[in-house]
Amino acid sequence: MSDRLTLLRPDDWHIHLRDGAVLPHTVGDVARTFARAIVMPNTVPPVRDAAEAGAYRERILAARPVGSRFEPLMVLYLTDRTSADDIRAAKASGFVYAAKLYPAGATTNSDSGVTSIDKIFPAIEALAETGMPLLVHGEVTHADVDVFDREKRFIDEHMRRLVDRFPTLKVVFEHITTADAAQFVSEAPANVGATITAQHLLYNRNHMLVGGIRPHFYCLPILKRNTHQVALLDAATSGNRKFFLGTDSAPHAQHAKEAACGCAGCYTAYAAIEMYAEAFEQRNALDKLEGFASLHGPAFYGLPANTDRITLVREEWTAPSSLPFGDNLVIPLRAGEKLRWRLLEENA
Ligand SMILES: NC(=O)N[C@@H](CC(=O)O)C(=O)O
Ligand SMILES: [Zn+2]
Ligand SMILES: [Zn+2]
Repeated sequence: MSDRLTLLRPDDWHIHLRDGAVLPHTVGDVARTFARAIVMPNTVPPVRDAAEAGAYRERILAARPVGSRFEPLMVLYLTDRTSADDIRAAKASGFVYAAKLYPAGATTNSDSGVTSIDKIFPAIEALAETGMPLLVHGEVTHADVDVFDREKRFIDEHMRRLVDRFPTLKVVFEHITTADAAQFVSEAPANVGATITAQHLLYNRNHMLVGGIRPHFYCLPILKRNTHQVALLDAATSGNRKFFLGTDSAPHAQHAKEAACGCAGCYTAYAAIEMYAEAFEQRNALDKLEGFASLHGPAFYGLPANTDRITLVREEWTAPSSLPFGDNLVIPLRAGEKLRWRLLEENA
């Protein structure tokens, strides 16, 4: 097997860059590898309309490393008050590419998310009309539903109904974590896709909980049991165009993760493609990585694939034990551990 892997430059279809003083760090990390990224809008305050998306986009562009052509693809945060006109104005802006449905209370900064999907049917209708995808954090939030069952319950209670009700709507089931979600997406029409993170391909809940509780493995939807990890690996390496790369790289300051009530989110942007390569290699499926990382996402969004390339070499290196994050530090996933693949910094 070759020790070199050249791919069309990938894009990240789900990332959290946050805002303010951390932007040079988060943007620098993503721009090293990825040409474009779908930028999640769950900032504080959230990105609710085209004007807010435009201002956030300018802050991201200003934080790019010198010479970088990284392109942030902006997303609207849906609230109970988002109107069809808000969606049309976002589309007309030219820089908003999708809208995100956070069930209120489901995850980090989702307090002003949607309390009932039926309330935003006009906005969803406008998404279908404009061809912009609806991105979904697919977990129910009822206190009585076990945290490990929340994704499956969302499929049964909402996802099926949503896909049936809006047959032309593009829907991305974000960061899927279960065999149930992989199967649902596989069987759904072609306008339904899914992103898969590196951590859900590489790990299961044992990695988070055996031998001690490891807060840097904690993200939402939470890591599931090994059988689900296997199903996600099957989906990602299947060559099926519905599945594509979305890191869900979601940094939180060290003190916010290593706490009595730690935040959800894994920071992977600094070495994401390297981690995906490791997962695909374990499956002898490196030949499927380019489709997953560089082709299926643009095709789903109706955008051209990138034309330049990146090269990975199989060469062990040690991940940093921490990274700068504004005035704080972020502890990345794999901190201090060996990674098997390294990105060649100059283009192939
Ligand atoms: N995935 C996470 O665990 N956290 C994300 C939110 C999200 O994507 O649900 C974050 O913004 O921190
Ligand atoms: Zn989410
Ligand atoms: Zn996310």
